[in-house]
Amino acid sequence: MPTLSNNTISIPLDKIGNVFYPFGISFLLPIFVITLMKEKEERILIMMRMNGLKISTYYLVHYIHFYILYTIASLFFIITGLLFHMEIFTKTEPLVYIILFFIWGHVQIALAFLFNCFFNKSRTALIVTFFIIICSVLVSLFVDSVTSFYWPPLAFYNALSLVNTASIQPTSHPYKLSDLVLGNKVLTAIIYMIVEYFIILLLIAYLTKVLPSEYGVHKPWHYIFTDWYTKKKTKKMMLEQQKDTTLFKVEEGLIDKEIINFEDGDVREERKRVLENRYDKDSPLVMKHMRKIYPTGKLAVKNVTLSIDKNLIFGLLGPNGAGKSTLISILTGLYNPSSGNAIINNYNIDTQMDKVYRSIGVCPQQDILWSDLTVLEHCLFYARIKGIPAKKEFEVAIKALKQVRLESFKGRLTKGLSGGEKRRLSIAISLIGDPAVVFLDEPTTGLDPEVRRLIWNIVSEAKKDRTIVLTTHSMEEAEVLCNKIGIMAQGTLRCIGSLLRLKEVYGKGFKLNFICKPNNVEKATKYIESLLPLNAKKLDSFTTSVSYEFESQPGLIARLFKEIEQHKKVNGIDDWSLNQTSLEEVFLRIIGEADAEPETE
Ligand SMILES: Nc1ncnc2c1ncn2[C@@H]1O[C@H](COP(=O)(O)OP(=O)(O)OP(=O)(O)O)[C@@H](O)[C@H]1O
Repeated sequence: MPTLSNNTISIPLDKIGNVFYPFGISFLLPIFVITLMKEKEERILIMMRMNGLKISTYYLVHYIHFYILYTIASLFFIITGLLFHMEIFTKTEPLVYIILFFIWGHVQIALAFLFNCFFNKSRTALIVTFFIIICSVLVSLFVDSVTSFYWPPLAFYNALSLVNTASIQPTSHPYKLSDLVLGNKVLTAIIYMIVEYFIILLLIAYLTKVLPSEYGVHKPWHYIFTDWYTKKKTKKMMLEQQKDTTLFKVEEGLIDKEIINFEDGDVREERKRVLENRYDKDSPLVMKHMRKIYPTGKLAVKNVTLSIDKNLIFGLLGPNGAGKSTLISILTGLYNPSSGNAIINNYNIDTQMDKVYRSIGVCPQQDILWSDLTVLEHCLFYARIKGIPAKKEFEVAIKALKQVRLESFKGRLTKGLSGGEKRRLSIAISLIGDPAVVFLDEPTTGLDPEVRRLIWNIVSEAKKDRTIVLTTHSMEEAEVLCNKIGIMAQGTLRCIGSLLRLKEVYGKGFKLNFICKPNNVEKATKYIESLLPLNAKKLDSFTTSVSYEFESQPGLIARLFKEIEQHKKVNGIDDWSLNQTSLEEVFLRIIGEADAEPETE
């Protein structure tokens, strides 16, 4: 309690210490939390995972890093305390507070990982962590029962307070190691902290699996009891699928009739070719019966089977929610497939993921970069994660930068780069270590036309000796870059083939469009319809613009050009154009059909 003396309020030394020491030795906790949260928020962890960093390595490195920081801070705290003759340090036997600090360091880091499980925003996490520390310190001033030790900070703050008070009060003697015997409150607090530390670790292991996160799939809360059964069921299903390699069995048994009806002939032929092992043995990417059911019951990918050859860019197209990201997340190791398997660069994603990571490169949709690292440092970091030998790291990093024309930017911090330069750096990262398969997720979204073209050139050059899987919503980009295209809808591969093949199968030939004044529409429409084949289909009709789609006949195109050019004026046509069906129209047709189908779960 504060006491009045000489008209000033003097606060007892033990109270000052009991407030000051806990804060002093806890200030790193919010820093740990914010460090973890930032990496989660900026998706750096996902990027590192997709490049092969094991989650256990990530946690271990952070743990060691945090503990080193904590040790330095604690040493500074103790040395300052000794220099300023604070009784807790001068009178107490050093081993007592060293043991306390040693354990609190571990508990603090475990708490930081635990808090990290619950938050998605670093600001909220920071505020809540500060609030928790302040409340815990204040509560520890008034509550000192052993029951309060269930909350580890209260156990630590109370133990620290006991040691501090004992070193100051003349009625008690400063703590010695020999005082820590059973029944002693400081030892009780230490025991509580040790037990709680392990409980927190178990809780973290459980929560990281159960709580939803941006990557991976969260398991149901009861997974501890049911996981063995789910695993057994999946294994049995996979074994059955491996046995059934003929198309007949697959169609009859394992693949839903509806899925088969949903696919076109080329997709079925592709499945047959892959299942009968008739694909090119050099194909860096082969997948069989790839299927993903999320724990929510959503069937996101329904039995995709295909192989993609070397030296080409494969465009994976589809509307939002088609299952593209899910499929790519499986291939890049973020999710496990529910069934099916894939071979990347001759490595099995089920059993050889470490080698698969070294065979793939990933350029995610958003640039996931550290603003305080230079362009070169990024490449060196990912070269290290990819397991490039230390002697070759620099050479490999420079090679990747040269490929994206960023060599002269190597010393620049990424926070000073333009959007296009950041994109190129992300592509450089995906090319590090010459991966056999590179996944590019919407590489030019939001960029100006000039930079897009530069990136198209880079991507085109990069396909040499490897496969590039590109997802994009830009049909222009797909037309320019992709040698082969697969369109997904509702989790199924709907069609597959070269651009020409898709236009041949799904394009309805040609599109004619004319523009005229509103009072000429009737006359112009009559005239144009007299020239087109009878089965021409009117697509749009606005006040001043009308368009038709029709299949060509021998000599028709040349005849149309000659006829319309000569007589357009007298028929009231101001302007007109004739185009071949675009990929966009093919896409819309396929997606239109797909959306009309009932969704199968
Ligand atoms: N973690 C998840 N848990 C449950 N359902 C999910 C999860 N992730 C995706 N889905 C669902 O799976 C389906 C396929 O989603 P996915 O993200 O793979 O589609 P997409 O084709 O990549 O779409 P976009 O082009 O918008 O990225 C969607 O219906 C989506 O809501």
